[in-house]
Amino acid sequence: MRIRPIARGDLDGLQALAQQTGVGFTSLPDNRDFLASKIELAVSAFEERTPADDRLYFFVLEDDVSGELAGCCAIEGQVGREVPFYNYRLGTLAHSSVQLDLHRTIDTLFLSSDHTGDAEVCSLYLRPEYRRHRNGALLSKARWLFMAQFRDRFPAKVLAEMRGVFNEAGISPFWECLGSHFFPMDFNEADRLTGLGQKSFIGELMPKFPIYTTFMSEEARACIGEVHEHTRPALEMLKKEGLRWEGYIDIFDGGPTVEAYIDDVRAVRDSRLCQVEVTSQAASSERHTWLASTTGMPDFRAAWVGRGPDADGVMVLTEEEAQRLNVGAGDSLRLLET
Ligand SMILES: NC(=[NH2+])NCCC[C@H](N)C(=O)O
Repeated sequence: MRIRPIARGDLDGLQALAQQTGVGFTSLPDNRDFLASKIELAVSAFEERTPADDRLYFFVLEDDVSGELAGCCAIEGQVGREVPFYNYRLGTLAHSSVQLDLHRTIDTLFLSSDHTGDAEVCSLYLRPEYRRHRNGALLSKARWLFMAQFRDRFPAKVLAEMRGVFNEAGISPFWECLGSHFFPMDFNEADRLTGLGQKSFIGELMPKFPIYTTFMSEEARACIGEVHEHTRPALEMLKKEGLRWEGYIDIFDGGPTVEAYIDDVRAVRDSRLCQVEVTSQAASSERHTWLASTTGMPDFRAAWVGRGPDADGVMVLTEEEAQRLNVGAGDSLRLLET
């Protein structure tokens, strides 16, 4: 399996992924024209033809033997430049009366666009039949190697929005309690519109004043900063890289937004460049602990490799691995032990 930039020929494969993702997966609506324009945007970003505020680096995970697409992931260069990017910030208001000797704090939600200009890791999806052999980790971590390699293309901070809690009926209690009072549509429709980039309605219809969470239902309050159970492994992986929840949540489902300074992300800090050598017999470990990525942008590749660099700091690859990564002897690779 390997990661590569999405290409024009991937439209059918991408649409097949979009049809599988299901509810609450905002950024991949099953809309062929939209997906085609997403691919165009990504192709131009990888060819470095796009201004900094509109770069979408969209990757696919492919089976390098069958060519089948197993999943995707993306990095948004800067959010909120064209249309505002909204979150709620969970704040605390102290209510206190000296006369009555009463002191209490109340949680509040403030509409914010504090993340304007930050990068976002997003759109991670892996087809169920490929959820093995650390393919999910490959999708998630390859993005850090890309950011480390092209660090100057990215701002100081990165965030990730995690899918929030939905009950057995597929309903978001947070949405029912809050968003549904302001938007004359159901969650899926609102989510679909934002996924298509049609989000000016958020600014127009969203409540402008702080919200006291004491007025919300118990069930809705319990969703604040909590993830969908299927999203927990993805969240754990981001936390291990150093991303933290700083109190920002999704305005629709209450799911957490986690964030970090890019230079502090463990994989960005720890990855190293090595020279490549190719041999027909290299000892491989079946455990996927070393991740390798190439150093070019339009032809970027990332994959697990069977070992780390040798004592001289040289990365010895098997012919199969070299082919997968499209590198040869003397090329450089960025390596990360995970
Ligand atoms: N789950 C959602 N669709 N939430 C609405 C989009 C929120 C996102 N932060 C934005 O402003 O683009």
